[in-house]
Amino acid sequence: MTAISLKNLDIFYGEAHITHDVNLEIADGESFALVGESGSGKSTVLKAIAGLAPEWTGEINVFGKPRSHGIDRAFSRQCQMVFQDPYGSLHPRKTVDATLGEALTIHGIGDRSARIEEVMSSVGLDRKFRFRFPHQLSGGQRQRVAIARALMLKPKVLLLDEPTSALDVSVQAEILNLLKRLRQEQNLTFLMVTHNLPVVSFLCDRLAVMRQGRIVEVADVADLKRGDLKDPYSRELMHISAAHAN
Ligand SMILES: Nc1ncnc2c1ncn2[C@@H]1O[C@H](COP(=O)(O)OP(=O)(O)OP(=O)(O)O)[C@@H](O)[C@H]1O
Repeated sequence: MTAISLKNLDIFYGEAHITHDVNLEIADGESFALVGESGSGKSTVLKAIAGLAPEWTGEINVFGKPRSHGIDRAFSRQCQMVFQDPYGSLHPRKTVDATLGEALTIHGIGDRSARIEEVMSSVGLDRKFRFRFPHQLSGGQRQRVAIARALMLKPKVLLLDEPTSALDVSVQAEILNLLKRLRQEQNLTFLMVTHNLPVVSFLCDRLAVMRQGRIVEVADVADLKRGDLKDPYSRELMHISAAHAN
């Protein structure tokens, strides 16, 4: 079954035309990466799916249901976003408990306490952190809270915008392992933006390369691992990544 389907997606910020004719089909349970140069529109695609970039034309479907242009509660139960910078994305004056409980209140879901503790445990956060504020947590713990917040409503799809790039290298691996485990345990579909091709190899099944608002290539991660991307720009990205690794 198709989890995310984007058809002829053009996204705008006012006069600025950011993406052009983006078409993607992502299967249920698949982990899919968007890579490409800075400013190519990768995060904007995630934002449009999440409802944070409402000016678009084309179609956005998640599990066969089309997304409307405004706030769409039924849609947000299925599909949640995790941002790059956990410090910026968490409210500084809200405890972990308040942050995780918010979506339950909005959606009228009961069993608050049990659900918060269950999700904290699933992301590897000890319950002693439940009434702490973001500044009382490490970067990795904050990103676990951000991931927990995204999981509160039991979504099927996570939109991950550079989920590890704001973290120390040692912590990045922990969060990547966590995401890998959560995907298996909860049969999640990932659509992830990253600059980091080794992260794509570790966590993803396929990737799309974006340039100047367009998809220039869709490939299997096996092709990336073999150095077998076809488009000249994709190949340039691979070479830059390999040069940084050495
Ligand atoms: N809120 C906004 N209003 C106007 N323009 C924006 C807004 N957000 C992003 N843009 C512009 O949209 C374009 C695409 O930005 P986007 O963040 O999607 O790129 P990206 O590929 O994710 O880049 P990066 O890898 O640097 O995060 C850029 O030219 C950016 O300046």
